[in-house]
Amino acid sequence: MAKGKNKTKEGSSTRGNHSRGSNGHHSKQNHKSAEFKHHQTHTSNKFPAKLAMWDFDHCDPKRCSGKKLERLGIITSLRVGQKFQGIVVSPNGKSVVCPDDLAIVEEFGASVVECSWARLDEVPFHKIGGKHERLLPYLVAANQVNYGRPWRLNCVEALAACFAIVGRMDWATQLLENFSWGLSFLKINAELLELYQKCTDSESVKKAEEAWLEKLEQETQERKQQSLDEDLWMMGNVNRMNKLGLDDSDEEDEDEEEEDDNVKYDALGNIIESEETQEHVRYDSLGNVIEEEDEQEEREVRYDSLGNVIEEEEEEEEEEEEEEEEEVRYDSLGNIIE
Ligand SMILES: C[S@@+](CC[C@H](N)C(=O)[O-])C[C@H]1O[C@@H](n2cnc3c(N)ncnc32)[C@H](O)[C@@H]1O
Repeated sequence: MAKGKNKTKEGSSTRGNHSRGSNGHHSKQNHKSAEFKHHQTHTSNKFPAKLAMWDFDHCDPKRCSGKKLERLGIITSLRVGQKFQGIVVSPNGKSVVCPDDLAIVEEFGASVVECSWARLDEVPFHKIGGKHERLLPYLVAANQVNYGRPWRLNCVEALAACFAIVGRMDWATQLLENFSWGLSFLKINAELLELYQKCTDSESVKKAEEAWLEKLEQETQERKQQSLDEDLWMMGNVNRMNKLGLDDSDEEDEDEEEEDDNVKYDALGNIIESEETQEHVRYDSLGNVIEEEDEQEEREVRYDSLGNVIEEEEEEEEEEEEEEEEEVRYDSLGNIIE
């Protein structure tokens, strides 16, 4: 697509009175009152960087951060078929946003795809995007819909993350200030963003992300081990109490233990309160839940009647011993045949 054509459409789509959403239909936003349009026209240059989005009208307009930016007049709507010259923060990206992207961001701005995470397969990615499509590295959402969930940022968080990583914290802050919860996104991801800002190209950001995830995994394992140790200690006590006939409320304890296992942590290792908490939840780079393979193994830990872990190896040895015993043979007088 010719550059000029892109430029004209990008420049006019939210400012004109007949703009359409990416799906080609008039969006609900375009039917707002004349007063709103007046407001939009006079605030469209308020943000120092160029912001754009393809809006597929999948989301509830009241909860949608892209639509809010549009209402504020600081983001431009693009149509399917239009490409964007700046950084396109998109699930279709192949490399991640990095500090080396600064020049592109400053000159051409950043864009996002306003759609539902659940309906990504309906987005015609081949008809949108641009030369500089990027994923975001591991960051945790602070918005009310996906709070605490890694990778699944909403549009304003994605744009702010892009600005923060390339070193434009001023733009990231300015953008997020439009949302009551906005600045908490920078707070909960502060340490990570600083790490990414120290990188150069996409690969170095990827390495920083991997190192962070390894650290996180290690901490999770340590917590698991610690809670296992505590559980064992508790079970020991329960058994002793049982012997003395003091307590037999095992069922209640089990329920409580199960609830404790559901704890999730944010990028800083803080406990996240969430309805969706699952045991040992892990995500791939698009925020999809990865099924645990080792769950089975964990469940196979067995305890003897005193609550001590039965080691698998010991069991095997015992089995071998049994086999040896079986192999002993006797003659007709009952003497062992050597
Ligand atoms: C799927 S939409 C959801 C928008 C949401 N309804 C809202 O209120 O903003 C979020 C968009 O932000 C960008 N985004 C968020 N997280 C991302 C990530 N980890 N990698 C790449 N792009 C991301 C993409 O453009 C994505 O399509």
